[in-house]
Parts: sequence; C-alpha cells; structure tokens
Amino acid sequence: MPRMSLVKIEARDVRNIEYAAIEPSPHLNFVVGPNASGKTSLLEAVYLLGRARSFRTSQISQVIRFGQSGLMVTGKVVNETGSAIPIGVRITRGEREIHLEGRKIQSSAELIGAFPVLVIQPSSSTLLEGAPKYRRQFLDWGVFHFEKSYLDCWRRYVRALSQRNTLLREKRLGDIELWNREVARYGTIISSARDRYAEKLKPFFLRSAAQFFEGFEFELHLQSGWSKNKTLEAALQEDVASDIRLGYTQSGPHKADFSISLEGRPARAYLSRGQMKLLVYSLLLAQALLMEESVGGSACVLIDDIASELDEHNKNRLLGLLREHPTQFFITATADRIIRDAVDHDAAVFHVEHGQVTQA
Ligand SMILES: Nc1ncnc2c1ncn2[C@@H]1O[C@H](COP(=O)(O)OP(=O)(O)OP(=O)(O)O)[C@@H](O)[C@H]1O
Repeated sequence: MPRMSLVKIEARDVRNIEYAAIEPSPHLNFVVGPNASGKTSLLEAVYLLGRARSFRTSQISQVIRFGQSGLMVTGKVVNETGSAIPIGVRITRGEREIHLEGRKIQSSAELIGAFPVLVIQPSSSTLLEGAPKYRRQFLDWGVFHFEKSYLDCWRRYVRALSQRNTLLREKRLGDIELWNREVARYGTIISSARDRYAEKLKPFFLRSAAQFFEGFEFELHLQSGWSKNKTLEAALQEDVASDIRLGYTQSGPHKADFSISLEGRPARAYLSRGQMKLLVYSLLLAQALLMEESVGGSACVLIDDIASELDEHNKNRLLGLLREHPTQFFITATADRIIRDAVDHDAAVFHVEHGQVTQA
C-alpha cells in the first residue's frame, strides 16, 4: 500500500525564500545550509501546507517575505490510496485562503486531516517542560486523527464550558444544572477518547524511548482534569461555590495533563536537557508510528535543527531510528557531516543558501 507523502511543493515569498520548488523523497529529506540561509523557512512552508499556520509564530504576517503583500504555498500529497491531492495555501495580510482538491475550504480541520504534519524543533522541550496546554494539544492532535468525531465533540465542549463560565461570572445559577450536564457529557467523551489514545500510544512510546534509554523504565500517566473517584458531573456540582468565587470551571478535560515518570519519579526532575529532548523525540515519533500502524495513514515529520542539544552518539542513534521509520521526514542541519552516514538511496538532500533551494 502506498504511504502518504508530499511529492511536490512550491513556496513563494515565505520569509527569505522568494521562490522554491522541490520534489521530496517519500522517506528522508535533508535540508542543509548555513545559519540564516532559509532551512527553517522551507520547513515552515511544508507546515503551512498541512496546518495553514506557522510553528514559529502566531502572527502569520511575519512569515510573508519583507516587502511582499502575501505568500503562497502549493503542493501535491499522494495519499494511501495512491490519489494525488493538490493543496494550496495563500496568506495575505489579514486573509487566509485554503484550497484542497480544487475546492476552497473554510476550516483548516479538513486540511489537517488530509496532510498531517508534526514538528520537532529546539523549543519542542516545552511539550514536557512547558504548560499543560502543550501536552493537551499533543494528545488532541493524535486523537483527532484517530477519531473523526472528536473535533465536533471538542467544539461542543468548548461552547458548553464557555456558557457555564458566563453563568458563574454573572452568578446566574438557574440553568447551572443544565450546563453541568452538557459540560459533563462532552467532557467525559473527550476524556475517554484521550484515555483510549494514550493506551494505544504507550507501547509505541516505550519502544521509541528504549532506543535511546537503555535500562530505563518509563511510565506515562494521564490526569483527566478532575478528581479520579467521581464522575465529572459530580465534580462540577461540588465545585459550584468555589467556581463562582474564581469565575471559571475548575474541573474538566480543559485541565487535563500527562506526565512521564521514571521508576516512580517525574522524568523532568531527573533527566538532562539532552535526555528530555530524546524523550520528546520518543513521544513525537511514537505518535507518527502509531498513525502508520493503526490508522492506515501517516504523518509528515519535520525536524528542525537535528543537532541541537544531542551529542554525536545520540544523533547517530536518532538518525538510525529515522532510517528504520517508514515516515516522510524533513530534517534540517547546518553541516553535511551530520547527515553523511544517514543518506541512502531513498534520501534527498536540499541545499539552502540565501533563500535559494537546490537539490543535491
Ligand atoms: N518575513 C521575512 N522576510 C524575509 N526574510 C525573513 C523574514 N523573516 C525572517 N527572515 C530572514 O530569513 C532568514 C532565514 O531564516 P531561517 O530561520 O529560515 O534560517 P535557518 O537556515 O533555519 O537558520 P538557522 O540555521 O540559524 O536556524 C534569516 O536571515 C531571517 O532573518
């Protein structure tokens, strides 16, 4: 069965790239060049194609090349059935246009389903070291690709939660029971979907982590966002008085989190920065592998600055792991030396200099 992969991409006015057109390999793609040449910008173009936003900034206009009024990225993705899907994303200051298979679409959700892209970058350590929202986003991205009804349920939850919060702030408690039920109904579905996903992810995560950490026993724990021994509806009912004081809902999947521990201790308290980075790699690669093996789909994984914070030994282990992994990767590095041993027959190498991209 063919795997999903990006077979063609054209980028116009993406940061310092005036124009680039490449035909990537379905497996390993190395993007090599000096600092500030435009390597991350090329990855940003791929990401734009799958998410219609940037992984570097929430202010998308920053990505438009200086002096230009807009940017455009077009590409062709071949999916598991062998069909070629054209995608186009055009961003001007204040406007975003997405085209999928010749149709103009309004929401990026459809795009995310058609071309799933994951990114691992130097700041990815925030997945384990930053606020819980990063871990919820990680879980939700995975669940979204697993259960198509998840997004709709999530939207209903957010709406119900916002209604409940308004009632709390305005101290209008007449309808609170109704909204407790709504929040509990969708919140419980979300939480169960995350639990199912985490259970599926665990063996893949442990397998990936075992490649980097010999003899370490990791555990992944999910916290639902409310007290374990009661239903969400009961927790919401009990919280009403203190929720009014605070002006927001304290219990629910919007407060969920997960943690990784090592022999009963929180991993983040014991691992070095480089090891934390390897743990993040393990989680994200597990997510991509789970997609390959269980959903019948696959993700395109972008790795920005592979050398950052990893020593030679771990870099080589990681590259070895990527070679075994059937996923499509885009990997940036400043030196050819880093990738020399990893390049084999199905790898493509792109050189970037002053925003010009050439295939080696
Ligand atoms: N909107 C923009 N228009 C034009 N150039 C930009 C824009 N935003 C950033 N740049 C410039 O684009 C260049 C390429 O940046 P990019 O981050 O892609 O480089 P890189 O090759 O990944 O570098 P490094 O190896 O240092 O991470 C930088 O010189 C940056 O200042």
